[in-house]
Amino acid sequence: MAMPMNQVRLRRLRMMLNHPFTTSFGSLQEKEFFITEVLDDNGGRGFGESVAFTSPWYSEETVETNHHVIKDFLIDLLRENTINHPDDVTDVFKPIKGHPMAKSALEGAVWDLYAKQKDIPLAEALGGTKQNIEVGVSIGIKPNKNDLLQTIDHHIREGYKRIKIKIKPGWDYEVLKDVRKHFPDIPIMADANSAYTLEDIDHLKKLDELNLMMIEQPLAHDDIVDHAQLQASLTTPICLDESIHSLADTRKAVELESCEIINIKIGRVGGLTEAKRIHNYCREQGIQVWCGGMLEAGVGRAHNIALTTLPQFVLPGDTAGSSLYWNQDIITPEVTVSNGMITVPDKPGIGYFIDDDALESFSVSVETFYL
Ligand SMILES: O=C(O)CCC(=O)C1=CC=C[C@@H](O)[C@@H]1C(=O)O
Ligand SMILES: [Mg+2]
Repeated sequence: MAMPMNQVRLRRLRMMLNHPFTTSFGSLQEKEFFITEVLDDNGGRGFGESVAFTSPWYSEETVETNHHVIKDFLIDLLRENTINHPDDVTDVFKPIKGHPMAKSALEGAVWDLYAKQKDIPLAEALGGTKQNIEVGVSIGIKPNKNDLLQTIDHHIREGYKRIKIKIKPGWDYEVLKDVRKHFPDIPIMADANSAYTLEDIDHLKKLDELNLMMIEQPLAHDDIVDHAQLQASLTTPICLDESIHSLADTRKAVELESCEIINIKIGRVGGLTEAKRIHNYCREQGIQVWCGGMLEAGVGRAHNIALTTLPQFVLPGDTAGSSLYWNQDIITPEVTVSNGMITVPDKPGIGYFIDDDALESFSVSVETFYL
């Protein structure tokens, strides 16, 4: 039976981060994104969140391309096709090449609406089983080592299950060595956001002495082949982030042995359905996965939590508490982390209420489209 849906609302939000977040490609202090809303005749509202940034420094997509693709193509496809189940959305969007973050923003809202129409949590609709999920924290590049050490200490005391440290040439081995000296036993990983090439192989090999859980995306954002060569030279597991946009990419990376671990980001892979497929394939292949983050507000955070309830998410993800990034979130209650764990909400859909006043106060524009 076709899922009842009659309207899409596209709301552009602007929110200030608590503190600047710095990676090998730059610094971010303000986030602009879309909250998508798919509505039905019975007052049902499903919510999704777009994760592209204003500049194409993480991937090709931006807030503007998300807007263009959602408004000019994806909503039409939703209108012209019958959706019986949220899994159908991925196929319906197939004629549009690329733009996974735009697709995911709308697909996520359909999933939330579906779960609410069925009166079940989104986690359950996805086939998730966990009632609590383990999470870590991602620390941006800091102005100095002392700052980094203090930040790590703070998050360890808060109970986060692992610490991810952003690295780049000049802020890598020496810094991580110092961190390891101060924290001999904590789970640490490094994320390079594509800052290296195969010419750095000898330098990267030095990281093997530091007992890191993994190195995330050391080489180019669109590479799978060179990572295989690097992985063969390292004992530290490589985790791919930027390079993985689909199940097909995942299969190639696993077959080439380009990595031992996959970071699944819902937006980067085009939505929850593709994320689930990647998860299932990795489960069959014995590849560990974890759920990455894109500095999401509450709706995106809630989607990440639901996905992480699937069984192969065996490593702590990047879904920190709302307060790490936001003074005020757009959901109630906000996401909280206790001893490195998030309790999965048991209410229907994403399981958190939307704070409509907060949504309104951060809104830059709202557009309505009829299906
Ligand atoms: O949302 C989070 O807490 C994770 C933050 C994070 O590490 C990242 C966010 C956005 C882009 C990247 O720099 C990055 C990542 O590569 O995982
Ligand atoms: Mg990353």
